[in-house]
Amino acid sequence: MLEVHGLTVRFGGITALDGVGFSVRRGEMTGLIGPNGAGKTTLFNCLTRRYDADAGTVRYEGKDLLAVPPHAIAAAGIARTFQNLGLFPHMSVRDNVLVGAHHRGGAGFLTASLRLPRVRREEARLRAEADGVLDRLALTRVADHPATGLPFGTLKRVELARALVGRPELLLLDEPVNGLNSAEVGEFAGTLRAIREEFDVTMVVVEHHMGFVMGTCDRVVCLNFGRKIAEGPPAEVQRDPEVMRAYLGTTG
Ligand SMILES: Nc1ncnc2c1ncn2[C@@H]1O[C@H](COP(=O)(O)OP(=O)(O)OP(=O)(O)O)[C@@H](O)[C@H]1O
Repeated sequence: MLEVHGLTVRFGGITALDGVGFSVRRGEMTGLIGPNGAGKTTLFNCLTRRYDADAGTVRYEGKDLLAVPPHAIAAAGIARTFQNLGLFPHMSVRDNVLVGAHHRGGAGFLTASLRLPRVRREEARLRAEADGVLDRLALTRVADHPATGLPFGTLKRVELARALVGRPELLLLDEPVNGLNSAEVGEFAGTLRAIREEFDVTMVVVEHHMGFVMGTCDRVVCLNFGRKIAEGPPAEVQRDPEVMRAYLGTTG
């Protein structure tokens, strides 16, 4: 589904990604790990076209992803969640989730402003879909509540709901369990595994929580200083001497 080759991104003197290559198969959950500053977020920002690559190629379902303009990423089937939650605090949970479906409405500015019957039907359809996703993620009770003031674990599910309502084929999750307590981590991991089947979605997950990565991902890619240093099944990557050195910060 995704083939990354020689991806390089520089910021002035810093090479945030240095010739990174890996591939993701449809239906897999791939973990992307590495110490702080390894380049994980930069990689996500390339895949969603927020950052331009200085070199390399990314093929997504056989197409050149780097040629897709940023505004067309959602329609291409790619969604993401954010490390620090990208929600609108004063909007209701339902409206936050509906933002994720914006590219699925066919109405233009004029037809939407005139609220023609077709537009109203379309809005009703997307609302019903959003309500289905809210229900699936146990968010119905808070659907009309503003995002602000809700517990962090709930907001993580709202972010996931917003990404899912866009019907993505590839979902990029940036630290989905960061800030959750250990019971919540286990619960969220179970939810993600189930969602992957139910929504037929391929996932790439940036995460520092090793228990989550090792227990939930099918494959793991490890970056360090912008380079890929290991790739493979979780247990293998965890034992890799270079990965251990990268995390322990030793040279021996
Ligand atoms: N917009 C930017 N401008 C300048 N430097 C940047 C920018 N974005 C990232 N960097 C630098 O690129 C390198 C990789 O950063 P990145 O945020 O991708 O790492 P990360 O693996 O996501 O780290 P963390 O786990 O802390 O989120 C770092 O040295 C960072 O300072």
